[in-house]
Amino acid sequence: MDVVLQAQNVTKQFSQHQTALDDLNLTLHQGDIYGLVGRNGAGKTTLLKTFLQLIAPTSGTITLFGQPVDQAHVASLQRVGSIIETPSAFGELTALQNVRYFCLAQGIVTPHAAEDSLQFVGLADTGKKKVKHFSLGMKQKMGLALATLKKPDLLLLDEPINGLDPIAIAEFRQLLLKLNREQNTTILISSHILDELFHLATRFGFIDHGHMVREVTKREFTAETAQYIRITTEDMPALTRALADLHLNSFKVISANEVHVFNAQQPISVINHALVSADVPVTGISQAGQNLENYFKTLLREEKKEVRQDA
Ligand SMILES: Nc1ncnc2c1ncn2[C@@H]1O[C@H](COP(=O)(O)OP(=O)(O)OP(=O)(O)O)[C@@H](O)[C@H]1O
Repeated sequence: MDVVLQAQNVTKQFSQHQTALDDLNLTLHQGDIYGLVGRNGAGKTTLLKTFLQLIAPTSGTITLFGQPVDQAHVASLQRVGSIIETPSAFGELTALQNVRYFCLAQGIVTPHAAEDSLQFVGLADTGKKKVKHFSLGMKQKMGLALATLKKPDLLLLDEPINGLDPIAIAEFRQLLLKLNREQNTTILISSHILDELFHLATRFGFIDHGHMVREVTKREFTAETAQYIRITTEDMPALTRALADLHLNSFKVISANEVHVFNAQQPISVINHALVSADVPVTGISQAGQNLENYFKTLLREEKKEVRQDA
């Protein structure tokens, strides 16, 4: 898979006591929707700013489309759209006036580019309403229309769904999926709320104190956070036979008396009843598995433990 962006050992020190990025590595592949997850102050905005050359890293390298990101190589930035902090639309102008202005400023002469971009984000019918009177969801869509005017290959979005209501989040998510699928746009989106990124991202990077704690694919992440039914028994052969008879074939034997059953369609009470009817001596049965926020908290605890052991 082609690498679109790579950060290697990136450190940013604002002062002797303020290290915002700490030896951070990140790899973004063509077609990814990369969810960058980190608590407030973890370094997400600073990292995105280094990608856009708004901030120079203290050390480390960043390559974008195979080119180093530094003052001598700014051409690759032409292929990047972004929303960092607040979108850049003018509040006193309408949506159409805004996109027309930015088309002019960016030298975009494609016929209907302004109208098409508003159509795409669902703001084509906002008429004379000034952007300052838009809802937060509409403002974020406006930001997306402006960020995608040039049809960028890569889109960097810093907490774009912060503060949006669930319907606006769902709409914004659909727009990003559409961009990714129809225009093959690679997307990096940051948030401090993992649940919001879970349904969207294909790859995740968890950062804490400016350091990349872990990068995982959606598949790995789903496997690690999978819900399962934990069953304990005094007769393992009888239990595994009964599970096979119930067509519960996706299970893992954890120890001589414990099994985890995945992808069970039946409720736990029905499974328990069936096992007891089959004379399996069940000593315990319960729902288990990690929720997303716990997964993140556990990662951070493990990271802290490792740091202590290294010290
Ligand atoms: N210009 C600056 N000068 C000094 N310190 C800064 C500067 N910009 C950011 N920082 C510090 O660097 C750290 C990382 O900040 P950053 O804004 O990148 O985090 P974040 O993950 O985006 O947080 P949030 O979710 O709150 O936006 C913070 O401790 C912040 O106070």
